[in-house]
Amino acid sequence: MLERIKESFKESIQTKIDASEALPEALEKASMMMVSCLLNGNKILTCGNGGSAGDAQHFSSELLNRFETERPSLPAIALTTDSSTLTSIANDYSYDEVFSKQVRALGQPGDILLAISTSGNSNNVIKAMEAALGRDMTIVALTGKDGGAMAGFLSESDVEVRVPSTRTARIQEVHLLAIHCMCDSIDRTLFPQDETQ
Ligand SMILES: O=C(CO)[C@@H](O)[C@H](O)[C@H](O)[C@H](O)COP(=O)(O)O
Ligand SMILES: [Zn+2]
Repeated sequence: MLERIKESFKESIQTKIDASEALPEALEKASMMMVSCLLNGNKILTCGNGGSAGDAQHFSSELLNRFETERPSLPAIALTTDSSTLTSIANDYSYDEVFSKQVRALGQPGDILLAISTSGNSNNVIKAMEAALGRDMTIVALTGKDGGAMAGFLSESDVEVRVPSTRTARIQEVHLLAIHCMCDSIDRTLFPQDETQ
């Protein structure tokens, strides 16, 4: 098992090396979209399933609380946390609707949906994207593999950050780094500090 553990570390490192070539431009575009959104008084809604639900909550908490520097709270809402809302929508309608119904209630024109899915094929995330487009929102998609069906819902005004891997765990490990890169870019742009920090 020791060799398998070492192999996981090597595979994760290589995936990050590959991603460091493929993703910076998309991450810069996503970050600047988020900066504009926040400067306009809009907010960021986030969603995903399983480990990606954790990532959705990780991102929203770092905006609402803070990332690494002292700065005002920033508006973000994870659509993955309200168990009463999630269970009632799943029970009364369908699990496919658990995020989209919330987007239709909370989303405003100019808001951003951060849609997270390693396969790009989770139906409830896809339906959330459809609902976001219907609310005149823009989309930042964190995906992997071949981007799945999500890739087909994105226009020029949206951005997809697609991790170059087919393994869910490795994709998620890069999604977390992507989230931290976006938080850093947002903070450095909205609240410039001297570069020594
Ligand atoms: O975290 C893991 C695997 O590492 C799982 O919980 C994973 O998030 C779940 O299988 C999700 O349902 C996968 O959904 P998605 O990433 O394909 O949208
Ligand atoms: Zn996981």
